[in-house]
This record gives sequence, structure tokens and C-alpha cells, in this order.
Amino acid sequence: MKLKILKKQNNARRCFVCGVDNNEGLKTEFYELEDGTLAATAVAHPFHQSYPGRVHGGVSTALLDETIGRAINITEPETWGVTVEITTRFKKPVPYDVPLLVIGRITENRSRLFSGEGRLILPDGTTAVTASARYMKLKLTDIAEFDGTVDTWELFPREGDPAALDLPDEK
Ligand SMILES: CCCCCCCCCCCCCC(=O)SCCNC(=O)CCNC(=O)[C@H](O)C(C)(C)COP(=O)(O)OP(=O)(O)OC[C@H]1O[C@@H](n2cnc3c(N)ncnc32)[C@H](O)[C@@H]1OP(=O)(O)O
Repeated sequence: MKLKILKKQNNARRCFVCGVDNNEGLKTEFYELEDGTLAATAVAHPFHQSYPGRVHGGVSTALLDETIGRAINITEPETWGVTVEITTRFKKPVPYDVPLLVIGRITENRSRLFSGEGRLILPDGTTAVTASARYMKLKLTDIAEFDGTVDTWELFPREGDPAALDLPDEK
């Protein structure tokens, strides 16, 4: 199903998942879709491997963690949270050097905790990894040593940013 992108989210600079200056990271981009899903696009590299030919499960988990955690910002742009639990199910190997799509949704939102689920989808539409996670809401100043210079939080628009994304049915 093709879904319109309503908004691109900010990126950090050094974050392993979204840091635009982190050349060992994933440089993931996050897009809010019209149906309330958060979609993330990324390419993993050979230096993210576990066994040769497959991406480390911890890397896939990190992608899912941040995608689910950021999905809260669709309705609450000022909410920040830390992951308190994540459960991941690895169904297929994830290869590097191919475009990966990750989607996340919030399933429960309470005053102190929120939960969500997500899946990592391969270019052929297969779901390779699923996850569910829970986060505790905290003030940004209680989470981050944020000086606003090296570690910024900004929108990095790109000419290649898509206007819509095709979400395959679950398989
Ligand atoms: C600006 C720059 C931005 C950079 C980029 C950002 C990208 C965004 C990335 C986003 C994605 C990436 C995100 C990341 O990678 S976040 C990094 C990974 N996660 C962490 O570092 C979290 C580490 N843990 C902690 O700091 C503490 O444990 C916290 C602060 C969470 C709680 O310690 P604290 O000592 O304060 O609290 P407490 O232990 O007394 O518990 C307090 C209450 O909470 C309840 N409780 C606790 N745990 C759970 C649980 N699992 N399920 C249900 N309930 C739970 C507990 O029962 C109690 O309830 P009650 O008895 O009071 O009723």
C-alpha cells in the first residue's frame, strides 16, 4: 500500500542509528506516514555484519528500537523516552548493502510508559525481523548530555527524500 509522507523527522549527528556524521552508523532517515506509522529507511554495511553475509542482530534491533521509540513523536513531538524492554524475533537473515525499510507503531500510550511494535522489511517485501518494545518517558535533560553544538537535533532535508512509501503487506 502506497502511503503519503506527511513529515520527515529530525536527525542527530552522532547517534549510531540516525547520526548524519556517524560514518560507522546507519544514517537512518525517518518519515511520518499518513496512516500514523513511522517508516525508516537505511542501508547496513559489511562492517555491521555478524556472520559474513548477514547483518548483526543487535544492529537490526537498534534500527527497530529507534523506529518504535520515535513513533511516539508523531502525536507527541516533545516526548522523549528511554527503552526499558525490547523483544526481537529474527525470522530471516538481513543482508547488508540493500535498502531496508523499518516501520513502527505505538500500541499503548500511558502517562509514564509507552509501547510499540515494528518490523524490518527486506527489498522483496519479506519481514525479516519483528520487535515489540516499551519506553519510559523522561525529560530530555534527564536522558541526554546535550550541549546543542556537537550533538544537534535538526531536520536534514535531502533532494532524494521520497514523497510516499510503499508498505508491503505482511509476509
Ligand atoms: C537531542 C539529541 C537526540 C538524540 C537522538 C535521539 C534519538 C531517539 C532514540 C529513541 C530510541 C532509542 C532509545 C534508547 O536507546 S535509550 C537507551 C537504552 N535505555 C536506557 O538507557 C534506559 C536505562 N534505564 C534507566 O535509566 C532506568 O532504569 C529508568 C530511568 C528507565 C528507570 O529508573 P528509575 O530508577 O527512575 O525507576 P525505577 O526503576 O524505580 O522504576 C520507576 C517505575 O517504572 C517502572 N518500570 C521500570 N522499568 C519498567 C519496565 N521495563 N516495564 C514496566 N515498568 C517499568 C517501575 O516498576 C516503577 O514503577 P512504580 O513502582 O513507581 O509504579
